[in-house]
Amino acid sequence: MATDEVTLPLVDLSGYINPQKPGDKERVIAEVRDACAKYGFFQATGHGIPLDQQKSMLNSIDTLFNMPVEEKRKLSFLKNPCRRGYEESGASLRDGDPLPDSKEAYYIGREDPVVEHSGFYGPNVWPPLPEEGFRNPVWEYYQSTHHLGQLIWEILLLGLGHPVSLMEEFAKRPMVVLKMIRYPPHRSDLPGQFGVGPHTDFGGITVLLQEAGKHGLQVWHEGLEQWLPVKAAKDIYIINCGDMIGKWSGGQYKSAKHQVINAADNEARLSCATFFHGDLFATNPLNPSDPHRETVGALLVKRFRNQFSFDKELIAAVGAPA
Ligand SMILES: O=C(O)CCC(=O)C(=O)O
Ligand SMILES: [Fe+2]
Repeated sequence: MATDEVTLPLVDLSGYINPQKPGDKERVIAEVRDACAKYGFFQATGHGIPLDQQKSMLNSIDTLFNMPVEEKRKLSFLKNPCRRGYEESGASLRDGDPLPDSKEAYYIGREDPVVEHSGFYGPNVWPPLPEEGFRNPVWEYYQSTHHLGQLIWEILLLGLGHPVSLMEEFAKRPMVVLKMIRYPPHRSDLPGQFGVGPHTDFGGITVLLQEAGKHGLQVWHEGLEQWLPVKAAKDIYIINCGDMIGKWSGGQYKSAKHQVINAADNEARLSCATFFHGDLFATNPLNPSDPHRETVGALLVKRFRNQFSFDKELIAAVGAPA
């Protein structure tokens, strides 16, 4: 079978968000469960995020990355205690990749007034752009995708027969990170350069907005042993599970490998990923009797400790190895 005949399942979430008849919610729960079990990914309509919010978000991303590079560098996430702000093109290189990713990114997270827990909680870095053209739409969008990410977690719990009440602990002060991304045109003269090289997302749920028509995302299909191109279509979100979900569900949900090679001819590609991980101190809601009691914070520390330093108290509090 050619890969262009295989597409990710399309789930209409409105049956869960706003059920019209008996069985609507259950159908969505089953469709999400099956898609995440088979692919680790699905496409979503009926997600409840207004088109004008999506458009404003993409405009904000465009405005942000069009700032002069010297201005963007002043906002470097490497200088910020909460890892918020700007990541330059070429700053991320995975082990084994010949060249670093070509993408540039900008991180926004929880807006907590003071830096706590090694900067997992704390204030954002807002670029010097007009509030109405940047901060307001970005924050509105953050809240909408925060809500959608939480809803998907809820559906995943129900899919494994657990009650949604588990979300109270899990989503108390959840780590939710929004990543704005711009990919430059792909350079065929640089073999081995990706927009984002092959990876799995390390955490919980990813809610991805792509600029319509700017294709480039590819998902690894285990059965076919091939990369599956994913279309960037208007008003369709891509949802996927990260390693935390793969591990905590005992493999019932997959964390699938994916990559981005900008397919737009001589044009940049914009996207925005919101990662919903969960409360730093929360443990596995996908298996409440999991004896390991591993926390979200322990997984985050493990993922980022090579890049950033964390205080000992936090490491002990989340139960990460010293
Ligand atoms: O931009 C995309 O389409 C995907 C981005 C992605 O996989 C990531 O940031 O983890
Ligand atoms: Fe990813």
